[in-house]
Amino acid sequence: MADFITTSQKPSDSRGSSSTLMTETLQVLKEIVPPELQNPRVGIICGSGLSGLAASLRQSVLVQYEKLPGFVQSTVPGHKSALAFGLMGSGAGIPVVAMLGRFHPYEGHKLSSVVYPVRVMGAIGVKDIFITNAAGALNPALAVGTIVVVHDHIALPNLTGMNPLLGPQIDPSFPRFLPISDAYSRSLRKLVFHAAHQLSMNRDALAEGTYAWVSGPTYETPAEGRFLRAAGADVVGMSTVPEVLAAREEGMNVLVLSLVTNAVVIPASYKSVREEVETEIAGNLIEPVIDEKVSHEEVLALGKMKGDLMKSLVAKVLDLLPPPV
Ligand SMILES: O=P(O)(O)O[C@H]1O[C@H](CO)[C@@H](O)[C@H]1O
Ligand code: HPA
Repeated sequence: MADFITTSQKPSDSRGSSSTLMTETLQVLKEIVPPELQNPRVGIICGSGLSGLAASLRQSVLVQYEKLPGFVQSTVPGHKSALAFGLMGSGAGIPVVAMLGRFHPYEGHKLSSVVYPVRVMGAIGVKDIFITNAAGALNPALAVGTIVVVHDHIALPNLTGMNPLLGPQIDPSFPRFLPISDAYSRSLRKLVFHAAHQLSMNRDALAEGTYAWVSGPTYETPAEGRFLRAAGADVVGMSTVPEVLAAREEGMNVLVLSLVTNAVVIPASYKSVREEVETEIAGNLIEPVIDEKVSHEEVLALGKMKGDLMKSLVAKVLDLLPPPV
């Protein structure tokens, strides 16, 4: 599934961004999107259940992924398969492009396909990318419904050979060894907290944290959850990091907002079977073990519940963006 490069792959197709493919994609966009919306400043990626983020776009134009060379289809419930171009924010608004549905490696998509829309955003001039996702809480202090401003990540897949930047460089001007210690823009993160203040958001509704990327599609075992927590992660999800890496390579400023949809590490959730049996043998009452299982339906329901808050926050951050230089 990972894009391991074989010697039979040509540099141009190893990461799905050959210049001919990009030219074809850009040509289709040029034919469908009105000129005033063709070069958006901001790109938005809508996470699971968060496609409603784009509902407030004005003068919006939808481009179905099936029309776009290089785009695959989103197969996950809660993800659509279209790009939305339009204006967002107050006043005249800022031109944005939103992905109403992202691609995940667990769907069977190559990493090059997963990040191709980010490459397209780079090619049409996106400067700031706002990436949203649904995530499970590893940090017990994070309540379901909290929005986490991501300031760092742990990506076990990256460390073990599943990195979207593996392979020949698609642009010789890109650095071969991309530093990502500052991947998450400090100034954009600060804008989110300013935006939350202006919206009078409850202090607990917004937090900062580290995102752990896992491949999925299985959710974590309790031990995996504890492992990721011990490694320093606050939330976990199956997306985002490949997009962040491609966006950084394209020179974009990156903001990531994770909506906590469920808890992964539940304090004191472990119950010893030996103790339970010993309690039974002693004739004492045993407390029932509550088997809490996360489901994608729960994830989507939370997205629906908190979608408006995420939308207001993103729109306010757009309003606070400094004028382009
Ligand atoms: O990261 P997004 O796309 O928001 O979705 C999250 O929700 C799905 C699991 O419920 C996984 O795809 C996980 O990554
Ligand atoms: N684990 C991984 N991905 C997720 C989760 C989770 O608990 N919740 C939403 N996306």
